[in-house]
This record gives sequence, structure tokens and C-alpha cells, in this order.
Amino acid sequence: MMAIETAMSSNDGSNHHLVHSDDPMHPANHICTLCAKFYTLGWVTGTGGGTSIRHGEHIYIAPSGVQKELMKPTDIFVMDFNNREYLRRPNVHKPSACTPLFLAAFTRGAGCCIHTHSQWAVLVTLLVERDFGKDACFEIEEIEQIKGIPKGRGKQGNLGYYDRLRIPIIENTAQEEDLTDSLEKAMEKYPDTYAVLVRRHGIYVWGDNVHKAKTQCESLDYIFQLAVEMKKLGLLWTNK
Ligand SMILES: CSCCC(=O)C(=O)COP(=O)(O)O
Ligand SMILES: [Zn+2]
Repeated sequence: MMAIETAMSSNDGSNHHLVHSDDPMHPANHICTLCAKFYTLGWVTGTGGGTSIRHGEHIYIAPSGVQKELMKPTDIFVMDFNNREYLRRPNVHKPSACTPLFLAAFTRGAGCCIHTHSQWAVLVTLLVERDFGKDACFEIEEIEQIKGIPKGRGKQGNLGYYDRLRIPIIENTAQEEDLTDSLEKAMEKYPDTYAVLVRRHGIYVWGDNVHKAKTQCESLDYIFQLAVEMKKLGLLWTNK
């Protein structure tokens, strides 16, 4: 009976078994729980932002333009990472416009990528000057929470209190998917980074797994809020 159901669901593209699990940590369940939490932080309001998880060779992707805090596991798309074909396409939705950006993170070894429209991230991008022809980068040091950010891909441990945190900033585009080229360029230019800010838009944060992506995103959001308040008080982010 089970084999027949699986075959039937494969034929119509729904492949329900890929998103059906009683395990709260199953990616289809986990994305929904995380987005509901992120909504309360102002990270995924008004359908903006989202989260994607890589589990083995399967990529779990939210639908586009939906209230991310109200998603159900049956709303989730599943893509085969190797051939980029959808194994499951809920036919009432399109996949997130952030998909090519999430894939850029997964190609570089990430297990989870979070995109937020946090106002703290947006404000920080407005406070870092735009110098035409030059790369923009948010930099801060001597803040305890910097210790929540890893040193870099393939490097052991996290940044220290006296290390400088650098997060590249790319310019926004009219369409989310058109950010992909500049995101990939920033990833190449800053191989140690686990995040890229998008001016006037938000941030992409990724990690080796869901736990790391989430805690890094929390640490960064804390640092961005602090940085905005420091700027208001006339305090410098770096010593020189
Ligand atoms: C008001 S949200 C505009 C689109 C966007 O920036 C975003 O992050 C959401 O994209 P999605 O396709 O996942 O809804
Ligand atoms: Zn966005």
C-alpha cells in the first residue's frame, strides 16, 4: 500500500512523503517553526525574508510571497541539490525568489541559510557609506557578541573579542534573484564570511547547520542593533 501511495504521489509531483514527518526537527517542520519565531523578531514580516535547509541532497524551500509565519510543511518545496530539479512542487505556489541565493550558500557547504528583513540590518547598511567603485563592508570590534561568529569556513573556532568582524554589503536590485551574482562575488572576496548584507533590504546568513545559522543570525542582529545605538551616541565601531 505504501509503495503504491509513494508511486502515485511521485507521478503528480507532490511527493508528500518528503515533507511529512512527526519529527519537529524534520526540515519541512523546522522551517515552519523557525519562520514563526523569526516573525516575532521582525525578521520575516510582510512575506519578506525566509529560511532554507539542506538535508543530505535535498533542499527544502519555502514558497514565494506567502506569510512565512503561517506556512505549513505541505507548503514546502523540495529540490534535488545535484540536478536542481524539484522533487516536490506544491502547485498552488512558486518557490521563494531567494532560492538561487540560498543555493549559493549550500554550494559553499552551508546546511541552512536565513534571509531576514531585520530593520537593524537595513539601518546598518544605511550607516556604512557607499563609496562608488569600492566594496562596502560593515566592521566592528571589541564587542563580546562577536564571539558568536565563526572565524571562517574551514577554520576552527569563533572570532575573539579583539578580532574585527567584517560583513560585506552588496547593493539591492529590483528583483531578489538578481542579487545572486553580487552575493557570489562577495562570498568569493570575503571567503571567511557567513553573512552578506543587502543595502536597504536585509541580510543573508548561513551556517554549517540550522543551529549555527540561527545563532549566528541572532548574534549579528544583536550587534547591528548595538551598532545603530552606538552611532546615535557618537560611539565608534572600531578603534581605527
Ligand atoms: C515584501 S517581500 C519582497 C521580496 C523579498 O525581498 C523576499 O525576501 C521574499 O521573497 P519570497 O519570494 O521568498 O517571498
Ligand atoms: Zn528579501
